[in-house]
Amino acid sequence: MRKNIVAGNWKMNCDLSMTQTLIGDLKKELKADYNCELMIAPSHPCLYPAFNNTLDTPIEVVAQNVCEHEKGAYTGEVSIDMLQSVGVKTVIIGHSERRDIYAESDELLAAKTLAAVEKGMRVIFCCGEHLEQRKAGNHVNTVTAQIEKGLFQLDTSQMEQIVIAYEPVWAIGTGETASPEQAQEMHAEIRSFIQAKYGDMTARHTSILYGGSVKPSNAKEIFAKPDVDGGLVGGASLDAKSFLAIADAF
Ligand SMILES: O=C(CO)COP(=O)(O)O
Repeated sequence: MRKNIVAGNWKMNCDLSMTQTLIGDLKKELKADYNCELMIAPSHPCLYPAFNNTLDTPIEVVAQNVCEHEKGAYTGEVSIDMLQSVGVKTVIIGHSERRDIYAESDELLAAKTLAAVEKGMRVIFCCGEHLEQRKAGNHVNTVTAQIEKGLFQLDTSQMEQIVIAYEPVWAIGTGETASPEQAQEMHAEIRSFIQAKYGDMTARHTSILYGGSVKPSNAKEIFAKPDVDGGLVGGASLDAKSFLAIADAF
């Protein structure tokens, strides 16, 4: 069956010393067992030290972004091979901050996803609607279109490398969380959309995470919904105790 995952997206918040301190705090607080996979996504310069510092833990270090090209004259970019060379096996693609602030298009995200999957990476593919789209009743169409454009080039076996993160943009960093019912509604829509394209087995095996102001106080209720398989956590992942309290919600 599909995996439960709690992933911390640290965004652009931690330099090397903060990265090592936060990992140290996580190690102090870690229990022997969690009913979910644990991931953290530090910034690119900190991936390798973070990877080394978590080797003795169940925490997986994942990247926040990657280039769609293999190598060459792409100043400032980081390739899939480079991520893999420092131990990274999973990458977040299509976060709304990449879509909105850096104008990453559906086509670009599809290219990144395909390139990463072809190199054997696991991808946490993000999708989510803006408030106006929800108010206009277009939230489901918006999200399924993002999934269709970003993922539906993949074949069934490649889909095994995909985790989906539904992050309504209006709930990111705002303190406003989608209600457990709103999250469940969208996750069920996403799963049935995948089912229509790839069949029952793939739909049942795809983990769908919720992101947007997940906190220790709301995680249990959200994760209790049948189609919510974990969380992609921003702000609350920057504190070891609150991140692990969220993981404990499973
Ligand atoms: O964007 C997010 C995770 O990728 C969510 O961020 P917050 O948890 O800070 O709302």
